Amino acid sequence: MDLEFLQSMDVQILVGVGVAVLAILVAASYLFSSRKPKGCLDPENFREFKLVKRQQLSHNVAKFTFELPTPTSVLGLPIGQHISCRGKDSQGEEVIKPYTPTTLDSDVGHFELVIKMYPQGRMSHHFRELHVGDYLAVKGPKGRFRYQPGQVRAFGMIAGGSGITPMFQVARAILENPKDMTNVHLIYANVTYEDILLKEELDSLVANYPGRFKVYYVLNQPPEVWNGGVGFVSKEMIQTHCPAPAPDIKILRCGPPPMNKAMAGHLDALGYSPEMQFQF
Ligand SMILES: Cc1cc2nc3c(=O)[nH]c(=O)nc-3n(C[C@H](O)[C@H](O)[C@H](O)COP(=O)(O)OP(=O)(O)OC[C@H]3O[C@@H](n4cnc5c(N)ncnc54)[C@H](O)[C@@H]3O)c2cc1C
Repeated sequence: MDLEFLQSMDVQILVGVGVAVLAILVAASYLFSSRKPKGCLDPENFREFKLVKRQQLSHNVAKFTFELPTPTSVLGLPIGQHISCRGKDSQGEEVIKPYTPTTLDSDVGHFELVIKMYPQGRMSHHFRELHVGDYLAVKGPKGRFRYQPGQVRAFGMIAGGSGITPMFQVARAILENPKDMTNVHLIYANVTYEDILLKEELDSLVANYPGRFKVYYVLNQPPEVWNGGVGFVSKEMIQTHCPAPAPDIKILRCGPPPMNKAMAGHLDALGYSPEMQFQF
């Protein structure tokens, strides 16, 4: 073999190796960028998250912002699932309750909880006493609800008080996903106007997704000027504001136990089969 041939072989090998290395780098970077970031939750063990901001929204509601380990970390909570939070009641006894963050995994570096604190509530006491710099013990994900985009044609949602948080999470995930065309019809019940949680956020979803997201507010004690529903959520309200019974719809419920029971009765009476109903 002459020298010229050997030199041309070297160049060919070098080019080949270069192309192979480049291909590996491109594939690795594609895999890395398309891989979902690992979540920060552990289903078996409580993990501690630092409270970095506390914003009072009304006399008994506050928004708590917790830091994740890095600015790009995600909580890793599937849509429709919740977390268990552990705290101490006013007697120092351990208490564990479910909560649904109002943030999604598209909100990186932190997660938020909107908490309604009841005067006699055991976990409410823990949140009332939680200050910036303190840590909250959290375990999860938890829950039976699994959501796949486009799984149903439409969701009806019936929420009471703090039961709005799982609905808000699911509605946001649907509406912010350009590939998901599911319609969402929410009935949201409270005692007074001031009790309505996340009102600004809900109204801006209605404005941003006209025709896709509808909210009907119901109040027990409405203000003088009020164009929503009055009293408890009735069968007629459900008929008017939720999708009619069909195999490709689902009605989600989350509220205080007496409300959940009453709503299950209304839905059964209106012909919604058990498969068309879900209670968080
Ligand atoms: C899936 C899921 C997600 C949830 N997400 C959130 C959330 O994001 N934010 C949030 O604030 N809550 C949420 N909740 C409710 C939460 O789990 C607790 O039930 C709530 O914080 C009250 O707990 P507590 O220990 O303070 O009250 P408890 O000690 O259980 O109750 C004491 C008293 O408080 C009053 N009370 C308690 N709960 C209610 C209620 N729902 N309506 C009216 N009065 C009540 C009653 O008078 C009761 O006797 C969620 C519940 C579920 C099932």
